[in-house]
Amino acid sequence: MSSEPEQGTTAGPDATDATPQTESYGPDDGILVANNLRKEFGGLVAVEDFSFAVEEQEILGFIGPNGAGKSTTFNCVTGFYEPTGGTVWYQGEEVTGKPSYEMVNAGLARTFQHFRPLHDRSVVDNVALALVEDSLFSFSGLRGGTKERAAQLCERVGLADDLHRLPDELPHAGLLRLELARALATDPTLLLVDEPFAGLAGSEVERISTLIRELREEGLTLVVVDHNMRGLLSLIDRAVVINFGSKLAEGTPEEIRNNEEVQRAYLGGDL
Ligand SMILES: Nc1ncnc2c1ncn2[C@@H]1O[C@H](COP(=O)(O)OP(=O)(O)OP(=O)(O)O)[C@@H](O)[C@H]1O
Repeated sequence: MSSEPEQGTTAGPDATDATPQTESYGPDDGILVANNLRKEFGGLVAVEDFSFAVEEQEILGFIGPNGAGKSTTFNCVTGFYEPTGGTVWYQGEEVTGKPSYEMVNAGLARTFQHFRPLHDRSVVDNVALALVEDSLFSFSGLRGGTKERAAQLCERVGLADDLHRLPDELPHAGLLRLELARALATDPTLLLVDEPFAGLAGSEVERISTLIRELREEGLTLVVVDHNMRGLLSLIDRAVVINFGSKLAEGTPEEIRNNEEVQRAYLGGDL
């Protein structure tokens, strides 16, 4: 918590009450902090007065039903959208509205729900191109060291046997692993993972969860976004639940599971 809260009652990131009051966060409350975030699209308020903090080396679940505002929030903190209001801090520095390439350089990487590999390049080349600073000028001249590092990253995510396959030859879980390797190639401190479990079989959910846990053990902080709680609550340390663009609840998986407001928001859904 900041020593001088900006407004309202303070609950702060340490609060375990699963039904938060109005909160105010400051730059030192976590590795990534958003305070009173707001995003409007024309007349539509997609995110309103939304505050949260990500603690170093935790796996935070970012949960909410379809249309709740998860992607919009995600896009506001990774520099894809400029917030209409509020403040974002990363590693203590204010980064509100900074473009995505600056956020990547600062150590904040993300995966995309819809994979976007280069379809005519091999798995290892896709990762190598994410390693080099300006891929456009490096297409024809990948150097040995780059390839070697790319191969290591492929191995790290479980693609050691797929280095020379084309992305389209990979199963869905393989494409997710490739997406993770491309994000890791930017050497992040914090990785936001967008809907990793969508389209995965139960056994794959477990294997990807293991990989995410291992990445955390190696020092990474992770935020995992999903509307579906299947698999997620057993992976994460803590969750923030968003609904109608505002925070609905925050707490441990157990607190989230037992929270009546969350249950209502997911009525008929998959809690
Ligand atoms: N670029 C945009 N222009 C206009 N409205 C948008 C835009 N992006 C999102 N919205 C609206 O903002 C609200 C929040 O959408 P958002 O995509 O952030 O939700 P979400 O929680 O990520 O949903 P999902 O789980 O379906 O991906 C929705 O009402 C959506 O229609």
